[in-house]
Amino acid sequence: MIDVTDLVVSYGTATALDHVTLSVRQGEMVALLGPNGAGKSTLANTLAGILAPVSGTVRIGGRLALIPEGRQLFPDMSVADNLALGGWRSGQRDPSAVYELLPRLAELAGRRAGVLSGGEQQMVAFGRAMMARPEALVVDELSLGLAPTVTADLAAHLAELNREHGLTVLLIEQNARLAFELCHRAYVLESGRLVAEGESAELAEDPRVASAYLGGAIT
Ligand SMILES: Nc1ncnc2c1ncn2[C@@H]1O[C@H](COP(=O)(O)OP(=O)(O)OP(=O)(O)O)[C@@H](O)[C@H]1O
Repeated sequence: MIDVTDLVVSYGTATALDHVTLSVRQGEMVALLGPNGAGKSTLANTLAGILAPVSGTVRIGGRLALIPEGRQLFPDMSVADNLALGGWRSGQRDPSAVYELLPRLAELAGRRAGVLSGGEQQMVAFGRAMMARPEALVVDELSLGLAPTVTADLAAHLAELNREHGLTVLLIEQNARLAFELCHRAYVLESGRLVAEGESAELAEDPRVASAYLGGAIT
């Protein structure tokens, strides 16, 4: 569903992604880990077509939606209007499927997005992405700034969409524990290069990954 080959993306003369190759098969949920500045958002934005590659190829096999880092809602618009923007390209105007998935959004529909809590805003960003009826979803830092219980709730929704509806997910995370719990497979990006990839269970036992992302070995 997502196929990235030898991808190079730069900001002016600064290379943010340096020959990155990765793939996510249809129905898979795969994690991308990496520290600040590794190039994770650059990859997300390139997959979403916001940034153009210098070289390499990006192939997307279906409709792709992005939950961008920091949510990127329109704070002065209502929740309902933010959701409607998500359906703009697909022509989807009816939010009822999204309200069914995330019932709290129906209660918040008339509220201004800017006054919501971080968790509620992330839920709106989630719902807005789902308005595009995506076959693939790129989630740029689901857990950023959220309480663990809120993150767990959103993660459960994501896992359900993957399991029940076959939604393909690329989960970009700094929280490796969450990523390994949710995803069968993961990639590790550092300074624009992939430095590790494999099954989550194996990566969690890799001493370099464990010390950099898990604060020591998983027991
Ligand atoms: N608009 C921009 N102009 C110039 N350089 C940029 C721009 N956006 C990102 N960069 C640089 O590109 C590199 C990768 O940034 P990116 O935001 O993709 O990293 P990230 O892994 O998402 O980091 P974080 O976890 O902190 O969000 C960094 O060195 C960053 O400073």
